[in-house]
Amino acid sequence: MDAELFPRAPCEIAPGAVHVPDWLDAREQRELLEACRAWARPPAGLRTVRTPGGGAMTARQVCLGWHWYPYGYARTVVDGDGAPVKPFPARLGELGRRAVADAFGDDPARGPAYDIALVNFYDADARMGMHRDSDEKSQAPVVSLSLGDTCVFRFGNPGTRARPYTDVELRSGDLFVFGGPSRLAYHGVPRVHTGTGPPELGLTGRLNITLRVSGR
Ligand SMILES: O=C(O)CCC(=O)C(=O)O
Ligand SMILES: [Fe+2]
Repeated sequence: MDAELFPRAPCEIAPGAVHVPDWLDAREQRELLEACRAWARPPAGLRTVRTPGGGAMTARQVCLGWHWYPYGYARTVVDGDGAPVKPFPARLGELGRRAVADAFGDDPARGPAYDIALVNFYDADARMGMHRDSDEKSQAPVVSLSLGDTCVFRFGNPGTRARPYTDVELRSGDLFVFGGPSRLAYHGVPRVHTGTGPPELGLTGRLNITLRVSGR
């Protein structure tokens, strides 16, 4: 990573929304990337998500634990190959609890029981429009982990897709957690900066993993 003039410090972007730079070390990033590569393989692998309006999301996605489709959750890939969704690994649950504890200063042992992971892969042209993560029945915070290319992550408010919002640079290894009053805030990825990931990671593009609690 480039030497920083000023180290990036953890920052509360909105009430209940915290950015923790450089949360994953290089080894953890490599291990997560390897795992993502395995999860992306069929059956129930990486797919293009089609929206009911006839559009397609530009980020491709694979789910663990519960399969997300527009707009709900299922145990099989109802909008793809129909295969059972891959299981949610216990170590992602531990990672999620540790993330919330580090972001909010809570006790990890009492953290939420994560049971969903959505892995999004962004190539150079991929984006994600402003949306809310509102298909989960639980209000537990969403934990977001980024690998590879740096992106602009736009984090807004629960009421509207428009301002006020804050543009945050998410880099490889960064953690972002949003819960409480920001749990249903609109957010999106207007831009990925191609070729900005750590060369030693060996990833072309960007991966984002969000951990969620289904509440089911
Ligand atoms: O890629 C990101 O940083 C955000 C992903 C996201 O908002 C989602 O999966 O719902
Ligand atoms: Fe989201």
